[in-house]
Amino acid sequence: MKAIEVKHLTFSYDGRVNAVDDISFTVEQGEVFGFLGPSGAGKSTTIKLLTRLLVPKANRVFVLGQDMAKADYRFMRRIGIAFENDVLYPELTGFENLYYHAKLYGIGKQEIEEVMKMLDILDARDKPASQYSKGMKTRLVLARALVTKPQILFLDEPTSGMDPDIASYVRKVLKELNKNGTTLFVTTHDMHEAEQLCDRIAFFSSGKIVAVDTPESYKKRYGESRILFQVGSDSLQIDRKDKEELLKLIKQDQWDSIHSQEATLEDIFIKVVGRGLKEGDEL
Ligand SMILES: Nc1ncnc2c1ncn2[C@@H]1O[C@H](COP(=O)(O)OP(=O)(O)OP(=O)(O)O)[C@@H](O)[C@H]1O
Repeated sequence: MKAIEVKHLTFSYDGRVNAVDDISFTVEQGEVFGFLGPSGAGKSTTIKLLTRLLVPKANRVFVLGQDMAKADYRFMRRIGIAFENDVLYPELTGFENLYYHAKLYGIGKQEIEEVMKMLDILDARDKPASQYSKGMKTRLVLARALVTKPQILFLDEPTSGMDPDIASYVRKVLKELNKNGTTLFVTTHDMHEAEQLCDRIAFFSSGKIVAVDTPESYKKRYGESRILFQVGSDSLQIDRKDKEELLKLIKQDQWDSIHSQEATLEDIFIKVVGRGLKEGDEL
């Protein structure tokens, strides 16, 4: 059974422009599958469609074999959803925010505390959510998604707004969960996040999947490595394959240092998709 199966999924908010435009893909159980794309590409809309927060016109989404159009609350326990700008009750403490969700599923205090500990927010257990920093709020939303011990986690920009140390801690937690069998579906506009977390990455732009592959395979297929010669404050980049030019420059012996430069996932995204990952990054 596939973890996720999507067939020709399309969605429009206004009936004119498709925010998600005829996408099809499958995610295997135990996989970390990422959607990498710029702001406005339709990543959040896709997650909402996968988790039935938005309902597509036709039944095109299957999660763990379940037709999502017919999923009831018992099934929803098997999936966890964490959105970037998810709603928390600001007046309630972190613990209470989790408690009201967990209670729906008969989950007790101990399990809530375990998940708060795992995400390093147990010390803030009794603070109102309004007093949490942005990174702590994101972890609280993640804790709420995890409290039912879901088989699949849907994560929209999971480390957005976190400082780098906390982001790397959260990625470690997510990897650990995945090692123990949880399938992850992640959206991000951060190529490092995609590369560090994902087994396969879909390049996503203007509502469409442009390519799907593993990070290694993208690099093998599209990455050109270059050699950088530094001469004082100037630098010169040469294609690694241009052996003749490389040898000539080395022999001229006028360089201060030589570095090899691998193509980044963002370089490859630009090459394949025709635009970058940041706003206004059109080619
Ligand atoms: N509730 C809504 N009503 C109308 N249009 C919307 C709504 N939500 C999103 N859109 C539009 O749908 C498109 C896709 O938006 P979406 O939020 O899915 O993109 P995204 O890739 O998640 O971007 P971001 O990373 O900025 O959240 C955008 O053009 C957006 O303006």
